[in-house]
Amino acid sequence: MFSWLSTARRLYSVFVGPPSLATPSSTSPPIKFGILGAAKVASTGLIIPALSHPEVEIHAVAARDPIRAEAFAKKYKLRTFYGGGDAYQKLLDDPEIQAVYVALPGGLHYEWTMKALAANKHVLVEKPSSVSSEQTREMFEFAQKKGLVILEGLQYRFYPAIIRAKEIIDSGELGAIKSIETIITGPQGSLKTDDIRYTWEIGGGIFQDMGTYPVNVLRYFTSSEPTSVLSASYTAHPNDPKVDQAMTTTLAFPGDVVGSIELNFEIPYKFGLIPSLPKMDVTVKAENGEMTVKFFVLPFVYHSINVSVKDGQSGKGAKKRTEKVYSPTSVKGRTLKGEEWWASYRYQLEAFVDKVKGREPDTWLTAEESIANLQTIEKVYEKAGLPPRPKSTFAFSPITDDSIEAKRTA
Ligand SMILES: NC(=O)C1=CN([C@@H]2O[C@H](COP(=O)(O)OP(=O)(O)OC[C@H]3O[C@@H](n4cnc5c(N)ncnc54)[C@H](OP(=O)(O)O)[C@@H]3O)[C@@H](O)[C@H]2O)C=CC1
Ligand SMILES: O=C1OC[C@@H](O)[C@H](O)[C@H]1O
Repeated sequence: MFSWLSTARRLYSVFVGPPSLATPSSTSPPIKFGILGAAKVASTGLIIPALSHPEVEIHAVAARDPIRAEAFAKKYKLRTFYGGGDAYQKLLDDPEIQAVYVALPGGLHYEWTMKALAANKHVLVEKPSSVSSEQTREMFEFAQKKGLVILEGLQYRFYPAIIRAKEIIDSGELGAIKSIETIITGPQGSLKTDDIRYTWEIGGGIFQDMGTYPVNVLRYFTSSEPTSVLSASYTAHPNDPKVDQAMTTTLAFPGDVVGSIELNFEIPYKFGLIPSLPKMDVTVKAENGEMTVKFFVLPFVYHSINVSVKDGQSGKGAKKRTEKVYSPTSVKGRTLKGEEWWASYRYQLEAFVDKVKGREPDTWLTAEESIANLQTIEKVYEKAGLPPRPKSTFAFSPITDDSIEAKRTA
């Protein structure tokens, strides 16, 4: 197949719908999902992936505005909707629902994940898992206590190209890592000025939200935690001096490895006319060569893994190659489940369902992963001289979930 044809097919599958709808499994009953928030991310993040999963049904959505809830349910052909001030809790009280997708701003993730777990639902919570490493720890501890599955939606990690990039590093082909550079930028106007990512009360700050990815890729590729934050500087958003719209930071990792992050979705137009193309790249510089993964955050849209290995004989020249891994079959020497047209969100859903059904997923992210990611984000804010994002004030006792029951019946 021509590559432009498979690209078109993949993008259609990701943003419009899969080539064919799944037939519900006759042996394994579907997991019925409820979505908290009529959020933009919900269609690509869960609703479209669910169409090709034989064990998933999207049952309901809840939105604060009843008209919005109804319109969303109609648009995506969902059976049930809940609207109004108590809509989120009503969805959690729906006994038909077994799993909840928390598609809310980061500052609300703790409260609604805890309430969902208290209602005995498995939880797929969007990134960042919360705005506090301490509260994320509580979320995972509570899920474990309840015997429920919880996963932070760090979708890129489930994609074959990213697994392949890590395989290249781990193979030793590049030698010891010396530094890793990440750059995530987009043109001014990509995010509206009142975007959730720029709103302090609900966990705003571009580093708090989009910083999740570069922090994670540095930790993932080095297989280690930063030992210190060497530098961090930010540009404040005009809305609020505490909210960063851009962040530049360098982190020290064990073995004298330095990781850097440049994050900015407010790149001015060239000559006031031409928007810059979004960049989402990571470059690993190592003893024997280099590897750049282009567009690593959304690798299903497009990616390339550009590898350059020093010539062993002379040490002068370099052997270069480019890999593109849209197929799930060619990584880690084994066949991963998947299709060439799957987005990372579809792989993520596959893993989540496998976990709920008691099967071993191809890829999984642990509690430690989500907690450590936030610990790094917190340290970068501290180094930059910014306060931590406000923790959720939702009162929850990690010992007992009675506090939730008491709150609801009060
Ligand atoms: N994994 C990924 O690739 C992506 C992840 N995300 C993550 O998903 C989450 C949602 O992002 P996105 O869909 O872009 O955001 P949206 O602004 O589209 O949606 C946020 C939802 O939160 C609800 N909400 C509840 N309280 C508030 C409040 N005080 N202010 C604003 N919204 C509120 C709204 O629900 P209601 O309908 O009830 O009004 C709204 O639908 C974030 O955590 C983000 O980081 C986003 C994009 C991609
Ligand atoms: O998580 C995300 O990943 C992709 C981006 O386009 C989006 O804005 C962000 O929230």
